[in-house]
Order: sequence, then C-alpha cells, then structure tokens
Amino acid sequence: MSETSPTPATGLSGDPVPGTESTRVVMDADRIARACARMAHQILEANRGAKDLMLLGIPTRGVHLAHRLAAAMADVEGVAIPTGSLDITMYRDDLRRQPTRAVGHTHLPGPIDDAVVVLVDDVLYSGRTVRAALDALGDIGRPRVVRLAVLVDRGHRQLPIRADHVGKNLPTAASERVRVRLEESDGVTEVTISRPPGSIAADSPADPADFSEEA
Ligand SMILES: O=P(O)(O)OC[C@H]1O[C@H](OP(=O)(O)OP(=O)(O)O)[C@H](O)[C@@H]1O
Ligand SMILES: O=c1cc[nH]c(=O)[nH]1
Repeated sequence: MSETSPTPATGLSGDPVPGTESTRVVMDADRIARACARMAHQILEANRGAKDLMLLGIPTRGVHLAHRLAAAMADVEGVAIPTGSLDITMYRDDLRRQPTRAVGHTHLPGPIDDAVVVLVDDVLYSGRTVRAALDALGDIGRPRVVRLAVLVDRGHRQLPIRADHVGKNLPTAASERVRVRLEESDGVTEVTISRPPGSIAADSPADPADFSEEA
C-alpha cells in the first residue's frame, strides 16, 4: 500500500467537509506484520538470542503485540519466548482525575528477577504509560534489564523515556490521535491517524531526534 491512504469525510468536491474529523491509514496489516517481524529480529539481536528474554505486553493491544512478537521470534529461534501481560492501571498518574478505570490483568509467565524484560505497547506518546509500567514492574521484582518495544512512536514525550525498538516513527501534531487496531481485539489490523476538525497537520514535534525514519 502507499504510505498514507487518506480517508477523510469528503464533500462532492472531494475536499474534507469542514467540521469533520479526517482519518487516514498509515499502516495496514502487511506493514504491521513486517514491522513486528523486524522488531522481533532486533530484539533477538540486541539480546544475542532468546536467553532470559520475557515479553510483557501492556493491556490491551500491547499484549496482542507481545504475542505477535513472540510468534515471530519463535519462528527464528525455534523456542517459545515467555510472554505475559503487565497491568498498569493502579500506577497511572491520572488515577485521581479518572478514578473509574477497569483494572486489567497481570500475567507473569515466570520469575522476573534477572530476566531481560521487554515491555511491549502499541503507541508511545507522553511516556506516562511506560513510566507506570516501570513502577508496576519494580513492585514485582528486579529484572536484569528492561527494554521497550512499541509499534508506533508518535513523539510528544512528557517524560525522559525512549523506546529501544520501534515499528514506525510517526511525526504527529499533538492534536492528532493515533489508533492501533488489531484483529485480536478489533476485528481489523491497521494504524490510523485522525485529525480533529479545524486542526492542521503535524506541527513541530517535541523532539525532532525522535523521528529518524524506520521503514
Ligand atoms: O505514552 P502515553 O501518553 O501514556 O500513551 C500511550 C498509551 O495510550 C494508549 O493507551 P490508553 O491509555 O489510551 O488506553 P487503551 O490501551 O485502552 O487505548 C496506548 O495503548 C498506550 O498504552
Ligand atoms: O494518539 C495517541 C495518544 C496516546 N495513546 C494512543 O493510543 N494514541
């Protein structure tokens, strides 16, 4: 597919209808599969194999992505990589503002002490979810190393957090919204970017160094 497939609400002229959200697909299922395969190789290379690796996905879509990465890594290494989930709900820093969140599920496939834990999430934005994940992990044990793999890094960090493995660096405006949908939870696999009515496209990223192009 082309990099971007514009799918805005359009009038008869083909121009976006004023006052409507414009959405385009930035990754389709094939691109997402290729990004996962590439990240799986990178994780194995960085770790010099599968030894001590554990993948922990952040619910919801991070868990599905962790299983996709594990499957791709099993294809390469011929071994099952322990894969689980890490709920971060009670560690969020906006709990007081939004106290009514459903608590997710933590499943550890083994002891995390001395493991090389790879946290997996779908989108990296402010970094607050990952900060919460690190706090959650710290209450469980002491991994030897913690790394971060995300499908999309859209920039605009509010904390000093960087991903080790990125499927796609996607420059965005702060007003835009990136949505990852996966077959496992959404019935379709794609990444879209939506621009609210009246806003302009990608404004200046918070940290231009975040946007070295991956693929
Ligand atoms: O870097 P951050 O600013 O923390 O944003 C990234 C997080 O935002 C989304 O989760 P969200 O809390 O929107 O819930 P969801 O997983 O239900 O979509 C996404 O799944 C990431 O976990
Ligand atoms: O655009 C965004 C920002 C945070 N989390 C998302 O999933 N998308």
